[in-house]
Amino acid sequence: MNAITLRSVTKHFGEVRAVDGIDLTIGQGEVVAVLGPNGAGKTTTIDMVLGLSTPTDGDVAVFDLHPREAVERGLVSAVLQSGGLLKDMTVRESVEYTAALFPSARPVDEALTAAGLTAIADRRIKDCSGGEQQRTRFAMALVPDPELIILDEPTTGMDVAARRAFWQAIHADAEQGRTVVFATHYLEEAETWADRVVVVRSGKVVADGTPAELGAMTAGRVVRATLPDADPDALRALPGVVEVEVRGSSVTLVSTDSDALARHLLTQTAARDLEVAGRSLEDTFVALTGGDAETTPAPEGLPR
Ligand SMILES: Nc1ncnc2c1ncn2[C@@H]1O[C@H](COP(=O)(O)OP(=O)(O)OP(=O)(O)O)[C@@H](O)[C@H]1O
Repeated sequence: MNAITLRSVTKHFGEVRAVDGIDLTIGQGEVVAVLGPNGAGKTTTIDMVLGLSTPTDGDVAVFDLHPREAVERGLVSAVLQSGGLLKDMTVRESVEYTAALFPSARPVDEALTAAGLTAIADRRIKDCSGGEQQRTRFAMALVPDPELIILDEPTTGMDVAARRAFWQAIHADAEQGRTVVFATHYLEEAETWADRVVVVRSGKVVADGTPAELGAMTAGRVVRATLPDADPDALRALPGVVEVEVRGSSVTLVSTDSDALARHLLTQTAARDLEVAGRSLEDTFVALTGGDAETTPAPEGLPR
């Protein structure tokens, strides 16, 4: 059974085709990023999966059920960007308040621990940072012990440290087998935390794969070298070169024949410090969507 099945789903708002024929299945236990520029249709799709709106056409099923039924059975929880918190309650009271709504709620302390909130459980919401408030929403989402958690741009506005703390909590929890689907603008977030990235643009899925597979979709490899006084036109004529960037003595080339290019640079020119790398998810994203994504902040080398 899939966690989510979308079949030929469309959602129109008058003339606007917010979702324009999406076919997508997400299996249980997957951690999936839905990446796309503003207005791509991410929130509209998530709303349909949560049963908050219905498709104009097509079918949405969550664990083979109507989305609303899946939500009512506690199979699905959402972490949305705003709302849902009362500023005078403490973190613990907020989670307890949610637990009171579910007949077989998970122990509140367990949810607080999973969201990394034990140390600040008695802090009032109004005194919590944005990241702490988001982790409180995450703890509340964990209360029914759902099979699937959906997060809509959950870290918008958080600084790098808060973002990392948030994703570490989500990731540790997902390792227990929970399915996680999150919408994001942040490429590094998709690349670091998702097993699979679904790129949407103008209401359609334009790419779907692991971050490495998506990087490999964009032709060529990147060759970087130090080469003083480089002439961009001369570089453009070298083997397989399709892109050239010269910054001072630092040269970055994209080539469809990186071996031949590397050989040429090292034997026929003064190039040194040569590096050859595959293309990144960012390169594919730029090629597919025109680059309208946030590439900062970039907390590189995050532990997983
Ligand atoms: N209720 C609505 N009425 C009219 N148009 C809408 C409505 N909701 C969304 N849209 C339009 O549908 C398109 C998709 O919006 P959506 O919010 O799903 O995109 P998104 O990918 O989540 O964008 P963002 O990253 O900016 O949150 C946009 O053009 C938006 O203006």
